Amino acid sequence: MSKKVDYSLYLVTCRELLPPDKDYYESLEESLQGGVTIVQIREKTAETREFVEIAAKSKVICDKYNVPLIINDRIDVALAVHASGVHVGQTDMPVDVVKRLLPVGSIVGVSCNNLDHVKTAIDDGVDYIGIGSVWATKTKSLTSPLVGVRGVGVLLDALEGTEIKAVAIGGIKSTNILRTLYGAVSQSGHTLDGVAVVSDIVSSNDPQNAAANLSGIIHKFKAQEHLGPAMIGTPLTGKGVLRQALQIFDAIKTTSPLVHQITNTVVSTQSANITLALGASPIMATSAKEMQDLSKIPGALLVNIGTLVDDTKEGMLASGLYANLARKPVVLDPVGVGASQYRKDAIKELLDTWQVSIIKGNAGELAALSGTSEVESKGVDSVGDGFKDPISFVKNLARKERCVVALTGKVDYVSDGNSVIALHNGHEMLGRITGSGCMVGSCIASFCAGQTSLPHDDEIITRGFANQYMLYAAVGGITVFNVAAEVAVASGNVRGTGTFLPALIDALYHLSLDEIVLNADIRICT
Ligand SMILES: Nc1ncnc2c1ncn2[C@@H]1O[C@H](COP(=O)(O)OP(=O)(O)OP(=O)(O)O)[C@@H](O)[C@H]1O
Ligand SMILES: Cc1ncsc1CCO
Repeated sequence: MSKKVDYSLYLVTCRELLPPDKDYYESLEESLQGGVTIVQIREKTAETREFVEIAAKSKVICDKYNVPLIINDRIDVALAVHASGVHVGQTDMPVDVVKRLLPVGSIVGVSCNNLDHVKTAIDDGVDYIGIGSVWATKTKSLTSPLVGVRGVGVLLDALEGTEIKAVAIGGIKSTNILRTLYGAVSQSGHTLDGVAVVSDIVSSNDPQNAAANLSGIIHKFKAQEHLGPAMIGTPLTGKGVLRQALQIFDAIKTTSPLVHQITNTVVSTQSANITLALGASPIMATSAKEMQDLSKIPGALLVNIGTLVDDTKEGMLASGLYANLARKPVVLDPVGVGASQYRKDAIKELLDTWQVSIIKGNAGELAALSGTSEVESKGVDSVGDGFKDPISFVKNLARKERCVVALTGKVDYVSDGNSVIALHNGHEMLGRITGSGCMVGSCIASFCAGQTSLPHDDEIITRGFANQYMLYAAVGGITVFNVAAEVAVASGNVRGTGTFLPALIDALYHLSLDEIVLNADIRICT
């Protein structure tokens, strides 16, 4: 039977991390006042007598706030102070022995780093598992590989159908807690019961405030969890989606939002120009050192890995984190991800670090990103006719990554994990110039920025970077770009691929609402 325990903000103590002059007990009490819901005492070097003393005094403080106290590793200490339970690692005392030694009803938790650990924990009947390390951390020297935010979701899958609770642990702080909560999800939508935090609380001079801040984020997330991946109440219609896209198009023209783009060196100028043609304002900046400042102004961020190098990757990692914190949409274009292990690793790192709002790519890129070999790539291009069932593919990928997915090609498919929309505009000339996919990314990011400038109700603002309006932004960005391509060719000014690019930019620059309404071909699939 599962015990009623609130795992949401799980504090793991570490006296070595206290700020100078901060008393350990004072820090513990303040963190409880801030909203810590369960405490684990971890003492790796203390002598037994000192450990018992610390645990006993901590127990008195935790009891005052009706918060359970867990002891790391030491069953004898837990018994000595009547703690609520014990947490063990993979090389500590086996769970069946722990359970035999502790009083009935005690909480038993175990650290898990991989699927085998989780399966064993289920067989052993633990109360909860601590999944980690999720992020790189200075608190513990890592002996096992990082699980990563998305890796946590895979382990949560294994808990499906059990009563076992799960907390994530390892390097979780106010800067990455949103990504941790949002990105750690099983295929069926099972999320974490809590997050374990060490340094963000313990090393703070104001642990009450640090805990309250984390607790606020967790509660907001839990309150919205039931809303699921999509929230569009009324069934979608092609006309309804177009109306939303046109509203955003108009907002771009009137507000000219700033769109921060970290893109590849092949397309940088044409991407900046297509952004301007649409009415938005581009800034192409790559250094990690300026990402915090930059996150304050733009309406959206585009990250395109077309010509990735290590320095730019650092900028990408930082920019996405800051954009998440500022609740600004993030669009990811995994250009050529199937071409090399370097790109695959980089995409994994980016997706483990921040919450993306929209992933956009051609069939080869999205196949590589999702780990299927159904569609192959040649460098940055997709090979063959694409997916047999693109509708299911985009829907499943959107669910897995908890974002909107846009699959480009002759027909484009966009999904938020609930609905799928097929876009039938475009021209085959787009496949003959370089960077048409990259320019679509700029258009989508501009639409994301445009949509954030529209008035929204509170709920949508709090969901911020991953709300249903991203679906409209993706549809809008692709549609205006593709209609512009049709208009450009129809203008008679295109003599080949060389004249196509400027004609395309011209057509987008002059594109009217009427032209979009007349030409847009938006079809709802599901
Ligand atoms: N044969 C086609 N007919 C109509 N539109 C097309 C065609 N091929 C591509 N497009 C359009 O071109 C845009 C780019 O899609 P594509 O899948 O070619 O991107 P990509 O392969 O990532 O491009 P790149 O690598 O050159 O940046 C999309 O808006 C898509 O709808
Ligand atoms: C050709 C090319 N190579 C790296 S990025 C890029 C632009 C189109 O994706």
